[in-house]
Amino acid sequence: METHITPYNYSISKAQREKLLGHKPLLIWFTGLSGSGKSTIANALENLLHAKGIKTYTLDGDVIRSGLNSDLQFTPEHRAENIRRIAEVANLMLDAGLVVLAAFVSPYKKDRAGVRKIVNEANFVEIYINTPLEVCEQRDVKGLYKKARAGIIKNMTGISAPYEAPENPDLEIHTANELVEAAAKRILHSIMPKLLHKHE
Ligand SMILES: Nc1ncnc2c1ncn2[C@@H]1O[C@H](COP(=O)(O)OS(=O)(=O)O)[C@@H](OP(=O)(O)O)[C@H]1O
Ligand SMILES: Nc1ncnc2c1ncn2[C@@H]1O[C@H](COP(=O)(O)OP(=O)(O)O)[C@@H](O)[C@H]1O
Repeated sequence: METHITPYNYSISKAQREKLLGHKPLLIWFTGLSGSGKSTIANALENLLHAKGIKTYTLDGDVIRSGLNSDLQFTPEHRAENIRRIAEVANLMLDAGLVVLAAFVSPYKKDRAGVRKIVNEANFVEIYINTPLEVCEQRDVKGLYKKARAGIIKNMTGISAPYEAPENPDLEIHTANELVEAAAKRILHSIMPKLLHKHE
């Protein structure tokens, strides 16, 4: 379909924005079950990055779902649209030069592959927060698992909807044996080279 859309050619380039900020942009994508530790670890990592003067922004499931994506539920189709919109928002933030942390259950491989495609492989790091369902359920931070077991919540990931684990994540965190701060430091260590310009 012909769209009649012709973007205006703005003169400040992505490279100029990067130079001004002093580091490269990156999307750090956290995937895992509800209660696995995505937000907790993303928060700890953002603190470490912030302390290094790196410009960050965190996109989090519950916030996005109560605003931008408040029209979406948890069916496979709606989750796909949720992740697609988030990837587009993240892509704009990358263009602005930020280091974006994204904490979403994102249970479907094809949706995560879609993110990688939208933002470009080179800007993307996938972190699998691998916490067994039993541990997440025991934590039950928001009481969702109890409601899912009682049938009050439908399509609950891990209970009545699938979670497709990444086969080849850039990093995997086992929160049952790794403390929050240690996990955040390990992620920081692995992403730092990606944030530096070649001459640094
Ligand atoms: N059915 C069902 N399944 C999974 N999660 C549920 C569900 N219903 C509500 N919630 C709450 O919504 C948060 C997950 O939203 P996401 O946008 O990350 O989900 S998804 O990526 O589209 O699958 C998730 O947040 P986190 O606990 O931070 O993961 C839950 O608080
Ligand atoms: N090593 C760990 N890493 C991350 N979270 C942990 C860890 N150990 C215990 N927790 C606890 O697990 C819960 C994870 O909740 P949260 O970060 O909201 O998960 P998610 O964002 O994946 O839903 C928090 O209460 C956190 O304190």
